[in-house]
Amino acid sequence: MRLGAHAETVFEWLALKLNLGPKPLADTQAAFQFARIIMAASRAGLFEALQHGGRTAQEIADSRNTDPRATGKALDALLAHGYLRYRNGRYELNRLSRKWLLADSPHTVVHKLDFQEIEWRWTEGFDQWLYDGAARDMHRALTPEEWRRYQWGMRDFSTAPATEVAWRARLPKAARTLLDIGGSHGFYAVQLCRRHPGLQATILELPEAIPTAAEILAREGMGDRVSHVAGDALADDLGHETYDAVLIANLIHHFNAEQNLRLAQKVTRALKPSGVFMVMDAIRITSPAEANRPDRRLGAVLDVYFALTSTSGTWSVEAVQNWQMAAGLRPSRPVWLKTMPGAALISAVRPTE
Ligand SMILES: C[S@@+](CC[C@H](N)C(=O)[O-])C[C@H]1O[C@@H](n2cnc3c(N)ncnc32)[C@H](O)[C@@H]1O
Repeated sequence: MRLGAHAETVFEWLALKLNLGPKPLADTQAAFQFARIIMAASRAGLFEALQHGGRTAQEIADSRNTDPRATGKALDALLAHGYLRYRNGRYELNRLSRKWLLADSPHTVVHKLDFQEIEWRWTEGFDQWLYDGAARDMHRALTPEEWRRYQWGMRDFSTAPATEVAWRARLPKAARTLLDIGGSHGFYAVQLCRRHPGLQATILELPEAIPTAAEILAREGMGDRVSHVAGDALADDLGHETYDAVLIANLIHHFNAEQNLRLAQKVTRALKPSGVFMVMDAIRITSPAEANRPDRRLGAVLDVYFALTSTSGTWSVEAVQNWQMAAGLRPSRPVWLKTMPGAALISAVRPTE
């Protein structure tokens, strides 16, 4: 996935090719200002105000208690970038905003946009981080309210990849038990259980996450097929030959190499013979020579982000497979996700002896 300026006309293409246009401004000024307009519009409920039909700027402002002039300007910016349409003097939702920007849409990212307001503040730390390289461990600093927004945000982030992972993961035949480490809202476990009717899942989560995570999970109506257990994957024993499958999605970027190796060893012990260990995450390059690979762009940005906000960063396929092999597992080919470009599912099987 390519971020930043993209040419729409031959002239724009030429200007970019000949380096005539200031790409750094498109990558910064336009990107961060528009990002904040979308987030503010979402938080103020401007999209929700259009759920039942078109409205004028004044009507939207009246219904959301916002300033009419400011609302009109924000709506025009959204219109200019394809987030709304305008007909018969009224702003309307289009396919894009109806799918992603209504809170009750199954594809909503409204809660993730809300959490991004917190992430926005964290990223202001990049300047200082470049000098001291010091990690600000987010999981230790969140308030209860921020934990709530974090868990809801992760839920929005997971809906599309969780469905794809459930379809493309290779679980042992007749798998009955799944451990989802750091599974939060449980959407990966839920989708895997829907795909494999005999499967029962346990989500291992930090205690602070569970109140909101359990509330989100309850909405899926999975009963006791998917349940939470409070713990710390780094500190706790995971059991012995208990699970047919173990998943860790979007968590290894919070752990350093030694922690990930020890975790792979504990997971191996917890797996039954023929059980599968599935790691899903955004993938980074192994060396700068690979930096132009399109499937590593997301991982490159997140590598910096997690080094700042957590204690580690993204990992390469090779690093993950090395931990899996060192723990005695047999890796299979990674599956690159279509719904989250730059992320892969890296599975490895525990041999039967
Ligand atoms: C980025 S979220 C990913 C959530 C989910 N797996 C997904 O992909 O949507 C990471 C989750 O791991 C949890 N977590 C962080 N450190 C953990 C640890 N040491 N043990 C268990 N869970 C942990 C966090 O509370 C958070 O919910």
